[in-house]
Amino acid sequence: MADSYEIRRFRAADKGTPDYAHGTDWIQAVGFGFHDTRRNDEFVDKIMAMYRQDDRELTGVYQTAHVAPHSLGANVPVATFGTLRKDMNVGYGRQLRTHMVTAVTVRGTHRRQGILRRMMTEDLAAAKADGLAVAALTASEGSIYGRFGYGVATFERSIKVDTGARFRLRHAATGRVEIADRKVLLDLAPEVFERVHRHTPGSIVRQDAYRQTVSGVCGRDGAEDEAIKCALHYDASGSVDGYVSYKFAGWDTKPYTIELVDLVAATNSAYLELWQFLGSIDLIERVSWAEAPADDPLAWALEDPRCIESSDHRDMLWLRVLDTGKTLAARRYSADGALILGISDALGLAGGTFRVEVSGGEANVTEAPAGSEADLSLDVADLGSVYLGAVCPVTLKAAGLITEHTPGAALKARLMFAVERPAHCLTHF
Ligand SMILES: CC(=O)SCCNC(=O)CCNC(=O)[C@H](O)C(C)(C)COP(=O)(O)OP(=O)(O)OC[C@H]1O[C@@H](n2cnc3c(N)ncnc32)[C@H](O)[C@@H]1OP(=O)(O)O
Repeated sequence: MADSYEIRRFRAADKGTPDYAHGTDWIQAVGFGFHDTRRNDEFVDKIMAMYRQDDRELTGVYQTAHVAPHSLGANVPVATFGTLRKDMNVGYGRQLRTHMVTAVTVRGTHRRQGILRRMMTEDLAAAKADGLAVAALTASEGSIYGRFGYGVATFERSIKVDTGARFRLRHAATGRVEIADRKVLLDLAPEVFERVHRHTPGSIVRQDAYRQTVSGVCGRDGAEDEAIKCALHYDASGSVDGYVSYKFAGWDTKPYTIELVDLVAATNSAYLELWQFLGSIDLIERVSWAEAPADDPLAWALEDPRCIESSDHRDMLWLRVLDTGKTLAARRYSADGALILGISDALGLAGGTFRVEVSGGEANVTEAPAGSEADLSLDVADLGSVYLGAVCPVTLKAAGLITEHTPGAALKARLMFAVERPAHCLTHF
């Protein structure tokens, strides 16, 4: 990256403080980078308040030398990079503090000069120095982040569900569903999500924006989103244990469709009963969901699984291991045994040879003595991929990414890294 740029880091700040103006310019630059309409002041205030809730760190890259006359001023960053830290469920309810990377943009007129590379490498090193074991992101394109050691760890897909006559679920309801005012989700959504988070490997605690969006309090343009509707699921004792936030796609969309904004259910019954409700809405023939789990009990509970038309099966959460020993030790494992993993890392953060010895599901992780032969050799990106049990080491071996030195070691790793239920991340950031 040329000397004509300077990197500045600051926190989302209160209105009236000097960093507030920096933050405002930064937010507008992010919007520009993602081709959004320019945000009005009121919306920027809301975004900043949410950023403060998350205690985000904002990184901006600024021009220090010549700024072309009439172009955006030196106060507007040419590149942005945001981070926040929340817990990730790494299986069996274990939590690992995770460095979440978001809002990565480089202005088109300054691209391909190494600005992203510098922001990313400095940020990952700083997160490691702070004691964080793992970083995560959700990617706009699949080809950007592997070079920095990120690997795909969970997946999602888009579904369209035919809720016409053939929609029938093999499930006897144990609770009930009621319509509610969308705004109740401002408080209820985080409570229900917390329960889901505790039992879902791959789940990351949500940023403040989620409750605002799913309740329609802050829509995509910053205004109240009056189109949002909400239904709650109550368990047999009358407690709310699930919700769905959704919109009607309008009378011009045929078949008549409901689009899910968010569906969060803390029990298996709540999940299926929310689907029973969605399948029962009069005049509606289709429910579409752009963020459905890849491994979905709905498909198995339906009498006719072909009610689901699935498309765009895609990467969701990407993990970047920063400290291999800490990351491996944070997990509980599904099978006992010992494995020696040889990890390579082009950025020099997490490489080495590690011995994982699991007994009763608990791991003892040590650096292997010099000269030890690894059972498996893999890149740090592939370690990120297999970590939550959603990517099979045997498949990565077949793809030529993992090298197996001890016959059967990839299958052994698959059994050891398996988690108690399908890994799924419900948090986009
Ligand atoms: C976590 C998130 O926020 S995801 C959102 C990512 N942001 C976007 O998609 C917004 C639009 N795109 C952009 O703003 C920019 O093009 C960025 C951020 C993707 C890349 O920024 P740049 O400063 O141009 O990247 P930089 O010059 O540092 O390139 C670093 C490396 O990535 C590669 N690269 C950069 N962008 C891409 C891309 N879109 N696809 C494939 N490779 C890419 C470069 O070739 C380079 O490779 P090398 O170091 O091996 O030679």
